[in-house]
Amino acid sequence: MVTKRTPQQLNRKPLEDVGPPVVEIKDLWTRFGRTVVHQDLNLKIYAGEILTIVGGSGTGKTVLLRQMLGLEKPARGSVVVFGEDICAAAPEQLQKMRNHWGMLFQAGALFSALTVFENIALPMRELHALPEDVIREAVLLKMNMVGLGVEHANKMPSDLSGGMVKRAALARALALEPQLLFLDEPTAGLDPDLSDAFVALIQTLHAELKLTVVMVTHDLDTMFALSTRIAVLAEKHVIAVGPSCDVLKVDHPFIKQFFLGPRGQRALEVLEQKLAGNESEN
Ligand SMILES: Nc1ncnc2c1ncn2[C@@H]1O[C@H](COP(=O)(O)OP(=O)(O)OP(=O)(O)O)[C@@H](O)[C@H]1O
Repeated sequence: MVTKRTPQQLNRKPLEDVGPPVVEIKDLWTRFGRTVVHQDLNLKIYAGEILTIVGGSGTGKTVLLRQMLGLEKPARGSVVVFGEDICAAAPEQLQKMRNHWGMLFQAGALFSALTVFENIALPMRELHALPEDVIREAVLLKMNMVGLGVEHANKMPSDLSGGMVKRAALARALALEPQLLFLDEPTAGLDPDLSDAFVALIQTLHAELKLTVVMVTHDLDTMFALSTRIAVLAEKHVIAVGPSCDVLKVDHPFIKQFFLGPRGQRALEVLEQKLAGNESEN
């Protein structure tokens, strides 16, 4: 049984004590034509964190996530993941490295022509190394892990609810037992109850599987509930990074407008109520 930890509890250990960063972005520049999206951007993500990247529309959150996955190359700078500079990695090496990362994308979460079972089995089949009975066991285990009953195994994605699609996509992201999980807007499109349930699932899996999670989200409830640290993108670089309580104190117009507006205040109040509830239960 996993005891849920609050972001504050996770933050008690100094980050340097957990070892070298899992992801280190150094002096990164991104350009599209004459438009500079990132300029001298630096960010370190440590083992066991749930680091959330936030920023205004068009500040380059998705591009940064794609650069961490090696799907796009920056104009300058480096992206080091598990000690390897992925900008300099050959395609075959990159493919091997990706087997240690899971990705849950907002769009295109599942292949519509494949059943739930086949979707989750796909990353394992692509290894061309696992016998069918091992794949079958592993798929059922992952389905169980994300709370998807075996009766859904042969369904097509179009027969699933939004929450079930997310769970199946998460099971696929976890298929190869990654140490690092990338989440792009994990709760987008879910109603508040399903969103809360999905957040709780990510919290449990993060603790159980000792994952490092990098997330992009616009949803402040999800961000406050899950993040051990937040990195704020503005002015083409990371203007603030740290636990949410520290970032909220930074005097910057974007931070004031984003976190301390009515939406941010509501999300904070909900989080504080939940934390107060957890403390009185313990
Ligand atoms: N392949 C591309 N070619 C040209 N411009 C691009 C490309 N990909 C992204 N951009 C531009 O880079 C900027 C950053 O895009 P990105 O999608 O990363 O922003 P974002 O912070 O994720 O925004 P949002 O919060 O609205 O999703 C945008 O101005 C976008 O138009």
